[in-house]
Order: sequence, then structure tokens, then C-alpha cells
Amino acid sequence: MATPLVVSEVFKSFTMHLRDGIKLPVVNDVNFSVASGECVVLGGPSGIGKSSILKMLYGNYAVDAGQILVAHRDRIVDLARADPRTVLDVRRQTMGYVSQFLRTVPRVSALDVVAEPLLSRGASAGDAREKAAALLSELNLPEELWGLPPATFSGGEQQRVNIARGFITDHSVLLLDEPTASLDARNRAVVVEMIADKKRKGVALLGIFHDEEVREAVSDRVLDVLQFSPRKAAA
Ligand SMILES: Nc1ncnc2c1ncn2[C@@H]1O[C@H](COP(=O)(O)OP(=O)(O)OP(=O)(O)O)[C@@H](O)[C@H]1O
Repeated sequence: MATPLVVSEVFKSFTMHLRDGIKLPVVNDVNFSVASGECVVLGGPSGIGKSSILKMLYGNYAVDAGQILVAHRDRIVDLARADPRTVLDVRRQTMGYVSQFLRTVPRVSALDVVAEPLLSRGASAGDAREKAAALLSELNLPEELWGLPPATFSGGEQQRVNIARGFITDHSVLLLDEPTASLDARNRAVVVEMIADKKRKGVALLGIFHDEEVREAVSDRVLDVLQFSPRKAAA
């Protein structure tokens, strides 16, 4: 079986158009891979480029150079060069992303927000909603909220909807950007168990976790992003 995620010689800089197009390098020569059933945590100080790496992998940030190889369907796709249609297909079938904040859609209930990724993969409405309900229940979201749009939910409630939405599919690669930041201890423990379950199912996980206890509990390996920083000589 191909390694689910291989990042090779990736470079990224930001061009500051309002400052005479000055180029700010963020990460240089990023190399790592994530195996099936492994959870790799991106570590290093604030501002070193952890979120930028996740955003490049998900196709939200362009890549200056290098390769982001994902085992997708029965082939290897280089996301650094893939066309937008392929990127969307990789997101639908292969690579999930749990961001820190839920992007709410007006008038769509929490249950349907969570069920949507399964529907877009061809599941029936009944099955998708049943699985969504099971996840929201596991994450202790009060049942009276399931039928409401999450826009007015608390930070922790929105984060749990977001986690349920990210975990509902059987994507083989899962990117996690601080999924437990707004959660209490009880729900942090639920998410730790959900991550362990994904690992048992052979999912390759890559995440940012500032909470040390969570990081200890989920990580097989911490990758220090400082090693890819153009500022490391000065750090
Ligand atoms: N869209 C952008 N435009 C310009 N600069 C950016 C952009 N996104 C990130 N940066 C810069 O890139 C650097 C790395 O930011 P990033 O958010 O990846 O760091 P991080 O390691 O995730 O930090 P933290 O732990 O504080 O969340 C920072 O100096 C940041 O200001």
C-alpha cells in the first residue's frame, strides 16, 4: 500500500503586495511523510509555519516548489500541481480537514452540516443523518441543538459540530488544526478516543495540538517545524 501522505522539498513564501512585493519566506525544504495508522503532530514555536503547512496540504495556500503526494483512489496525486477539480475530488474522497473554527451556513441545521460530507460521497440521507446523530451524541452535543443552525452555538459547541463533520467520513488522510482548543476536559477525552479509533482504522493523521496532554495522548511523533524555518539560524 502506498504511503498516504508524502511531503517532499516544499518551499513557501508570502508576497506582501502592499509592501513593494517583498517576499517573506515561511518554510524551506519541508520533508516528511505520514504512514497509515500514524498520528504526526506539527510542533515548534508560534508563527513558525505549522498552520501554513496544513493549509498548503489542503490546497488553501499555493506552494512555491516541491511535491505533496497523496495516495488518492488508485494513484498518487501531487497536490502542489493538481488542477482545482482534482483538489476537490481529493477533499471529497481522500483528505479531510478539521479547522479550528466552523464555517457556518445560514439555515442549515447542525445535523445536516455534519451529514453533508457523507451525502456528497453518495450515502443515503437516512444513513448520513444516523451517523451524524451518533457522532453528535458521542461528542455530548445536547440533542435540542441538533435541528438548529450552529451560527449561534458557543465556541465549544461549534467546534464539536466541526469535529463531527470532519470525522464522519472514512477519509484515509485527516488534517487537524487545533481540534480541541475550545473544548472542556470531558470532550477533549472524547476527541482523543476518536483519534485513536481513526488510527486503528489505518488513517494517516497530521495535526496541530497546543494542549500538551492531548498531544502526548495522540502523537506517535512530533515534527519540529523549526527545522524548516528560514529563521532557524537566528532562533
Ligand atoms: N496569508 C498570509 N499572508 C502573509 N503572511 C502569512 C499568512 N499566513 C501566515 N503568514 C505568516 O507566516 C508565518 C507562519 O504563520 P503560521 O500561522 O503558519 O504559524 P503557526 O506556527 O501555525 O503559528 P501559531 O502556533 O501561532 O498558530 C507567520 O509569520 C505569519 O505571519
